[in-house]
Amino acid sequence: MSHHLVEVSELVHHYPDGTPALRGISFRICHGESVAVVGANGAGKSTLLLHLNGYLAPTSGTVRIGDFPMNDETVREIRRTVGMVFQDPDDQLFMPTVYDDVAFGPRNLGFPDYEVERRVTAALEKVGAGHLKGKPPYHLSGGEKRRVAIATVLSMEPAILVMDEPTTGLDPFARRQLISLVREFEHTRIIVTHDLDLVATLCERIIVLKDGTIAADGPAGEIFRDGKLLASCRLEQPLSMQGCPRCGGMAG
Ligand SMILES: Nc1ncnc2c1ncn2[C@@H]1O[C@H](COP(=O)(O)OP(=O)(O)OP(=O)(O)O)[C@@H](O)[C@H]1O
Repeated sequence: MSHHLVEVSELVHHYPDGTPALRGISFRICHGESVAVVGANGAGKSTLLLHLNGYLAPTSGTVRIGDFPMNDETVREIRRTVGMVFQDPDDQLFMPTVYDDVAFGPRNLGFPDYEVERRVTAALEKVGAGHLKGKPPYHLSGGEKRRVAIATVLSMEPAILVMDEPTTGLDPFARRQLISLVREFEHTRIIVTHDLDLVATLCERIIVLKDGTIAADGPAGEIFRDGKLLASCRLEQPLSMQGCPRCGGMAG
């Protein structure tokens, strides 16, 4: 299953105004891993994600998805493999109805109508948004938009699911629904988030970014126990691991 591998080598990205957002990042993610990318505001998380499906091109260094090195010839193929859920759902929703938005990707790939319908129905059901399919996306609430944006990616049946701040704006029920959806996704998952409780629930590995470099990359439990590392990267333990201020016991 080599097409599920993500390999980033010496990745450097300078924005056109000269901002050095990534300063030489290397890691490898294998099929089936669930990896969180965390770090303070401005650490370079979104910039990194945008390289994984070729929305940004490296200033230097390489990105490889499975058998393909990312370049102008491979980027279309790679985008079929890497499903990217953006931070802002409005970046993903632009058709007159929810159904059309979720159908957009499969239609673009040339699937027949019955297959498009199967994928749309399955994706909307997974995010609990089947009842919204006839609605215009601009009439949805923020949390509904987020769920539909996730469905637009699931309908492509990607091998690698990449999510930028997926829980923003979700109510507790929708958050739980998202957690079980990500758990059920049997391939590779890469999640950028400030929601460290989500990380503790979903990810066995954490990559910590700091000022465009990797400050740590390892098992989530180890990283969450390293108070010095967390403080130096402006992070905190998940609430579920913090002692109760009154009794000293663990929350939950
Ligand atoms: N289009 C851009 N032009 C210039 N600089 C940018 C641009 N986008 C991001 N940056 C800068 O690049 C650096 C990394 O930004 P990035 O958005 O990747 O950080 P982040 O870790 O995702 O932050 P946050 O947690 O706030 O979303 C920051 O210094 C930011 O100001």
